[in-house]
Amino acid sequence: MADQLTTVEDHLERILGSIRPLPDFPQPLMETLGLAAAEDVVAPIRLPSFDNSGMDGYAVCHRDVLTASEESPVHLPVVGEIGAGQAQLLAMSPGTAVKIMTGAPVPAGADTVVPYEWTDRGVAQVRIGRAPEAGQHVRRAGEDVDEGDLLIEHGTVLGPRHLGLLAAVGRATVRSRPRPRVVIISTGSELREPGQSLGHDAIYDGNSFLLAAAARRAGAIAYRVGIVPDEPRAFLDALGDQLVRADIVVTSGGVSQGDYDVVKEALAPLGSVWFGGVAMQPGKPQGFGLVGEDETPIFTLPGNPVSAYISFEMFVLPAVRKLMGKAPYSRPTTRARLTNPISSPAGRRQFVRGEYAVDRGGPHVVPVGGHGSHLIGDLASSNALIVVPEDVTSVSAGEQVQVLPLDEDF
Ligand SMILES: Nc1nc2c(c(=O)[nH]1)N[C@H]1C(S)=C(S)[C@@H](COP(=O)(O)OP(=O)(O)OC[C@H]3O[C@@H](n4cnc5c(N)ncnc54)[C@H](O)[C@@H]3O)O[C@H]1N2
Ligand code: MOO
Repeated sequence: MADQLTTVEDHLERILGSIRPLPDFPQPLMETLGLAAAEDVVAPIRLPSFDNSGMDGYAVCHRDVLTASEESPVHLPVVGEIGAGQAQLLAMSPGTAVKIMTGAPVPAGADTVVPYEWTDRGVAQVRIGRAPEAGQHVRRAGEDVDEGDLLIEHGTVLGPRHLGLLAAVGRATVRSRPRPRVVIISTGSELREPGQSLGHDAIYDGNSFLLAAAARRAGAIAYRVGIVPDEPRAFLDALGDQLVRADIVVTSGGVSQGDYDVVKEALAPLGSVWFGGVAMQPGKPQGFGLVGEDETPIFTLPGNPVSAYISFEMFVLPAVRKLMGKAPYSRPTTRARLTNPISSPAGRRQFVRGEYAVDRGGPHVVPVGGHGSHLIGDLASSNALIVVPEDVTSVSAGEQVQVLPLDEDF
């Protein structure tokens, strides 16, 4: 009997339809690196917040030094000194100079700063040998940011420059959604932890590392749970223990047609998790639903490593981003010239591993390795997926194809 396959779009729509962004709250700045701002941030103060010196030198009245030149220098008495953070001297009279350091407030009465290099660096009296322009080296209050300016728009993904600006205007926190907690459970009695010895029929659990790393890369907090054997009771116990700390659960393995498909066997009776086939390759067997009192979203990904990873990229990543309020939810695609021909099954969207690069001939993509969804070596040496639509069964070298770069921030 032919499989009734769901389209990739319908499955993604089913998932995103049941994901609500996490509630936002004020978080300390350093916690928000890479998170989306959940508020419009308006400047509470001006920047600079007071007129200050842009140079180490002397604060003067411009009209006192208008005529200064090497041949005919101006001499002014030095009546004080202001370092950054020392604002004792708030005003000065015409006909005098005040020694001033970079960043220190320009005293009332002064309107220009003469840099040391144009003077004899005098202590009691200063000799000024060049005429500055009016206002030279005075950094005006508000010239950078005015009070009330919109600094950061709701939804902006916060990077180092945004955090620097927020701190500079005195914000200690910014509203954002927390990092989602993603619990990853690998199922399979054949699995062993890396570092343990392998029997003749065992394999190492690569998937939980692959998925936990992908979740962390997406901005989530990833909890990698130890291996769960192919026993429904053990799986449900592990799941029950984990739900308390999960915003999302991701499982690997046990969802196809085997006799020991533990995830399907354990969850199907609940009735709240959909299991079926999605018209894609790799990654056909999928499951998604809500479990536990808090109706926690659960993704049951296929166990083949490449299938698990591509399923994460197509379905889990958009959900993580929606929880975080980060748009767009899905990775942007681009187009590139295919260097070698590829074939693809009819009726399924194929994701072919590829090496994407841009050179003088423009963007191109080289298919990497075979189609097998166990080929994790090929997966690691690729940096992109070539997307072959459902109705296309072959693509020739030189044709333009849709490409999904996997390592780019968005
Ligand atoms: N009769 C059918 N058999 C299979 C079908 C099908 O439609 N009919 N679909 C195939 C496809 S496509 C996939 S994908 C896999 C999915 O299988 P499961 O999700 O049930 O995964 P398992 O059977 O547990 O494992 C599959 C494969 O992956 C290895 N594996 C599992 N977990 C890990 C892990 N944590 N780290 C590394 N490798 C892992 C496992 O040893 C198997 O080799 O089903 C096909 N079969
Ligand atoms: O869909 Mo499976 O994921 O082709 O190997």
